[in-house]
Amino acid sequence: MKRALLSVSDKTGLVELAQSLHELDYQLVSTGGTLKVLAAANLPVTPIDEITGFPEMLDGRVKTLHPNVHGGLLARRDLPEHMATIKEHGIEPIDVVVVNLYPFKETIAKPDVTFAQAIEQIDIGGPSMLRSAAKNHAAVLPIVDPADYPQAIELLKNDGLTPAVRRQFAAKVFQHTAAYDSLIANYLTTETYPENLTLSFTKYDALRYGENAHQSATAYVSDQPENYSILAAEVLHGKKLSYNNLRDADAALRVIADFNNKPTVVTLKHMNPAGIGQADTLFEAWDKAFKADDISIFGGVVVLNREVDLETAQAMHKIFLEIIIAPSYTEEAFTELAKKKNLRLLQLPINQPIAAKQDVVSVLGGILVQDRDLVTEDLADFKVVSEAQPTKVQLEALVFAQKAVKHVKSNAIIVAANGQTLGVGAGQPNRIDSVKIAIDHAQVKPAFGEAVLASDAFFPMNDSVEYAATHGITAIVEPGGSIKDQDSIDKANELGIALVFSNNRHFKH
Ligand SMILES: NC(=O)c1ncn([C@@H]2O[C@H](COP(=O)(O)O)[C@@H](O)[C@H]2O)c1NC=O
Repeated sequence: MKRALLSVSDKTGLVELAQSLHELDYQLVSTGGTLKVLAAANLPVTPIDEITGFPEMLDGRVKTLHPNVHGGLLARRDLPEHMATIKEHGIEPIDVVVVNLYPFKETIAKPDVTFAQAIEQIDIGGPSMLRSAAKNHAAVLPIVDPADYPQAIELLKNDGLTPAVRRQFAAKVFQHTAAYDSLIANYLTTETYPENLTLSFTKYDALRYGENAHQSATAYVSDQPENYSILAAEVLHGKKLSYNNLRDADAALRVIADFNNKPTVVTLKHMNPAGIGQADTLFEAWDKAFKADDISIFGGVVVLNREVDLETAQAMHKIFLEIIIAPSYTEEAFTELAKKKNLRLLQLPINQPIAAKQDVVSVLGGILVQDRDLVTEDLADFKVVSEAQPTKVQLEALVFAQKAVKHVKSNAIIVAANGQTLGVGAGQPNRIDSVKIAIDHAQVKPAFGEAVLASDAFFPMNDSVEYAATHGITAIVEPGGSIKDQDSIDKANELGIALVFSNNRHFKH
């Protein structure tokens, strides 16, 4: 008689599966909790103790770890010596293994979990059986996911288990146990950069395509998920997010996280903020962000850190946007925005800190891992290095510009005034070009008279200070640290503008 061993933590679909196996003439063998469920459904089931000749022991730490189980799983059916050996020892082959594991991921996600509780949720017997069955997948079918039960039964019924199909089931087992072990390793380790970096992710969504239509792509969510993440946002309305949408929306979330002290709106295109507005009301903040660059925002992402009201929704409705992200929407605001079929409306609590974890980027043949840039400067970090002292208003604008410039691709320059970005110079290989672009865009804005400028990194020469001072900028903040800092300070003094050092560089590539 063929035998199926069932030992599952997640009992979803278990009875239906076992019923089908029973109808297909499999002898059912089970461990304690699984057996109880099957017996309650009046299915004939053999306790694992009868196979091993041992009781389940050590609080369930040892139940199935026995040669009578693993011999039955690992014996090669095509090798007469293997079959003779198991026969000699009274071991019966096992043909199907249905196992899912102790819920380690769910356990460590609980805020009050103790270390001891987590350790007890490390499954040993389950992965061992799965691995044995998957190694011997030529003869044994391992089933690890309740979602696969119907397909497995169909295949068993219709003789559909070709070598390729069996291999797929085996691959799934090793993906599953590898991810499971990776979580355990990450839970236990205190190292940020261990010798072997094992990260595990679960498919979030198959994307229509990648950055371009000829590139395929899929999004994965970390098995140690973060609350403040675009992948945690609720999609209330609109079509699926694309690869570029996800990246832009992620960038937008990172920007607004630095502006939570007041109602703020960030508009974003191609990973750079197009406009940032801060004010006493959300509508005013939107108005500032929109007017910061009312051209680039078309087809962009908007993130707001307060509930969206009708007035703001009506203003946003007038233009073509791809995505809006907000902590909530009033009913009227949602109705207004949802009139557009394709516009994505996402909901996510915005006033949350970014987790102090590492970001990963890929290079050909590897990845680079680094701490996130969670440093934001405030007035206390600033050192005035020029003779001219910035006014209180200028200092506030410098802090705002400094926070914004951190999120712009290097070489990055922001021109800003009164809680509004006026010009963004992004991603130029030459810093002075970014200065020129930012000022050029800013000059046409009404608030330009009070404009200040921030740079993500030091000025290697005094040309940027000279250009800024002679084109209407009233104060500058930059990290300092160049061997030619004094040239920039001298130029600021010569031209009578305030220069402040922030001491932190914010390259963003
Ligand atoms: N210790 C063992 O020999 C062992 N064998 C199977 N398990 C796990 O026990 C669970 C099922 O237990 P139960 O049938 O008692 O509800 C499954 O998640 C299975 O992976 C084991 N538990 C932990 O390692």
